[in-house]
Amino acid sequence: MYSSSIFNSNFDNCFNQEPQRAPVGVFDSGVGGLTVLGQLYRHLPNESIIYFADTARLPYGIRSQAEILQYVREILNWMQRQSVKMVIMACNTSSALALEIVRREFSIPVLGVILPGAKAAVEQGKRIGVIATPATAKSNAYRQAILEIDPNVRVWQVSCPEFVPLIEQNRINDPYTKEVARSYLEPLIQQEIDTLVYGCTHYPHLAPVLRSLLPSQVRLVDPAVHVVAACTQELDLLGLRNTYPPLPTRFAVSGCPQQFAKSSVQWLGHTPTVEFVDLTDTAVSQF
Ligand SMILES: N[C@H](CCC(=O)O)C(=O)O
Repeated sequence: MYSSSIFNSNFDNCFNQEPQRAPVGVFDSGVGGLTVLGQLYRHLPNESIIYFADTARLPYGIRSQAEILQYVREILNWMQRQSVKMVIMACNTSSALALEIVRREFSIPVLGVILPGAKAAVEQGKRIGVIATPATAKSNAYRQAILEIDPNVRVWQVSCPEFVPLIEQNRINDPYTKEVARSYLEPLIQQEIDTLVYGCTHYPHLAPVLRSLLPSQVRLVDPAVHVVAACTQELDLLGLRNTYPPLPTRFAVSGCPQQFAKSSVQWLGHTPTVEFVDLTDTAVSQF
């Protein structure tokens, strides 16, 4: 527990009179961040939320650091224009490759998923497996964060390039997805891991498949749960927790709004209204 925030809340926006009413911004490349959104609905039901999915440039996990950094800067600039009070990077790839850099560039508090996930993993186990996108695995961000907290644990990371496209295509129950999952988990099961971290926010959508392949004693760590706990703590420390009824969640994408509405309905339980946003422009249109 921190007793004071790592952020300062002195940024200007149109909610200056009542800054707690400003929305929380959440972003991902696609439907992965909906796992974080679900936790926000559960634990911070009064917060208004703007969810942005960079679907035009998905998947992030095969991109370079320079590309991710450019995308994240564009998203944060847009979020700032929407007057958000805090941003959750509901994306491990962005958190691994861009978080530290953009935190120095933007005055809005920005939270990433890796540190909360690493802390939770170390509390749970000693033999920790991490499944992640190629870019997150290559960055070693989880390994470093975990070993910094406890140098005595063992960490194995597996890059899972096929998962995000399969999830975005809604092929969760496809037998092919289970075979791919089996091949990714096999080396971790051989190492007798006791804990598995979802190192990509898309992967909790595969929970039933992964659970069916893992030995029952392996604990699953979902960083979405823990980043929302960190968000709650930061909002409280900054005096920014909303106590008024929230506005309906705004969904925005850089790709096709209809496509996102269709693929997110199963996770949201309703068909959302989705805006198209051109990040290189300030124009916003709604369908
Ligand atoms: N869900 C994101 C991005 C995945 C992707 O677009 O490759 C992550 O946690 O890394």
